[in-house]
Amino acid sequence: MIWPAAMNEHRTIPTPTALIADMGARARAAAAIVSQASTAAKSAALQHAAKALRETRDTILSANKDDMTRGTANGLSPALLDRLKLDPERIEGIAGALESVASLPDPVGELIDSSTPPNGLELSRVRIPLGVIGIIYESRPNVTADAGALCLMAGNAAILRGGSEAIESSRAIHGCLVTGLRKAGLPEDAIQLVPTTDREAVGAMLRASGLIDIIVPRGGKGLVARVQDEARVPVLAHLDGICHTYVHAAAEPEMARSIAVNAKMRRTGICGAMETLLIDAQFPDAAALVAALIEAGCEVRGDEAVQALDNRVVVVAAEDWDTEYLEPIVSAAMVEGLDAALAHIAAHSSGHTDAIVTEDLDAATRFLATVDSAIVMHNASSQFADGGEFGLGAEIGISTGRLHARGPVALEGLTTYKWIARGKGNIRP
Ligand SMILES: NC(=O)C1=CN([C@@H]2O[C@H](COP(=O)(O)OP(=O)(O)OC[C@H]3O[C@@H](n4cnc5c(N)ncnc54)[C@H](OP(=O)(O)O)[C@@H]3O)[C@@H](O)[C@H]2O)C=CC1
Ligand SMILES: N[C@@H](CCC(=O)OP(=O)(O)O)C(=O)O
Repeated sequence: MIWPAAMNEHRTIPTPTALIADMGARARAAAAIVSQASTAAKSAALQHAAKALRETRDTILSANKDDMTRGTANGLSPALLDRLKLDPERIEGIAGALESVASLPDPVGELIDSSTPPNGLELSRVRIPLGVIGIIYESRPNVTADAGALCLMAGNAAILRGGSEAIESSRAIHGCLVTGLRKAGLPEDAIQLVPTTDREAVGAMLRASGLIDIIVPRGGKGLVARVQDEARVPVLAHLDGICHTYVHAAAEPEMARSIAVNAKMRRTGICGAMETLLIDAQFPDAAALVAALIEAGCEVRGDEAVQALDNRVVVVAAEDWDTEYLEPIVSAAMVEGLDAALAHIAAHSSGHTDAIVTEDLDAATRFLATVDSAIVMHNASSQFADGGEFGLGAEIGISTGRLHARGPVALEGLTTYKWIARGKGNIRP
């Protein structure tokens, strides 16, 4: 267990459960203050944090170097090391994201709608923060800044549990967020970082009913299994991306090739990368589509019909249809028409992002209406699944659950609402 003493030198080391209880109580007190904080104060905290990031760039890079050295020694894959790595450009990107969140409209207090029913009450729905948000996320250091910033701007307190491989980088970035809070006169406990890599702290967060209002788990299969078993706190799932691209019979061949190659190969390690390609049996240019992926450096694992297109195609196994590779590997099946594609996606999609490529608007409309994923796309690469790309400033992640918020979650997704009823002495008959 890594337990940075500097973070808690005034405390005795408690059990993970006691640690989360203590952090939860402090977060609750901070949430009461930040829920009422002015837009100016929240923005100022993020502006100061961005400044601190730039001023302590070398310290952050040195912390990241420690994480990278440990990660390399522990045999992390190139994709994981790429997610973990910071450089001056990435730190500038993180600072820029803080500034862009700081400049977004404040969702807190926004009037959603209003009405006056026959009983004469003046009703309105007004946006309010969710409260205390616990985020469990992978070893990508920018998430510490993005998640902390989005939670704060939406008036919430955050308890951040980042991936263990990034602990030193996350600590350094979290230090900048705390500097920003302090300089803006907001409570430092509004954004806390779990100071241990002990996974029992994850369990304690999942069971922290009453202390944490909602948990955002952002990660893969191991995390999913634990969340499903143990969560006693409402969950806003941001889980794995088994994303499909269906190339319909009426797809424009060149567009289909460039979308498929981009969806798989632009960045293979992100959750919005295509993992399965479905090729309509009537699509006339299937061999060139498969060849384009192979020539871009992708291993294609295909069913018999796909194998017949190109002798470089590898035999697919049943488990491939449910595998998130996060590597330059794709599973590929030939399907007999739109209904077969819809059935495959319904059976194997993780509900993240699925796309159709076609010039047939009726087929596209049916696909978009039928596929039950957080994001459905027509003639576009699934790699666009991203809060920044959707104009939301940043994202806490892509929600793959069905309730509350779906797809890229940013400020609005981190709020709820309350009904306000104004009367003039109204009593119910
Ligand atoms: N939908 C979305 O928005 C996103 C989804 N993802 C998904 O994340 C995955 C890649 O990230 P990866 O690095 O594998 O993430 P992991 O799921 O391995 O880790 C994510 C976090 O969960 C913790 N965790 C994992 N398993 C357990 C467990 N059994 N008990 C307690 N804590 C656990 C990790 O802790 P520890 O450090 O101890 O391992 C880490 O903090 C992919 O599946 C990708 O699709 C990634 C980004 C965004
Ligand atoms: N939505 C983000 C990526 C989210 C994601 O998958 O993150 P990660 O798995 O940490 O690389 C993007 O498109 O850049």
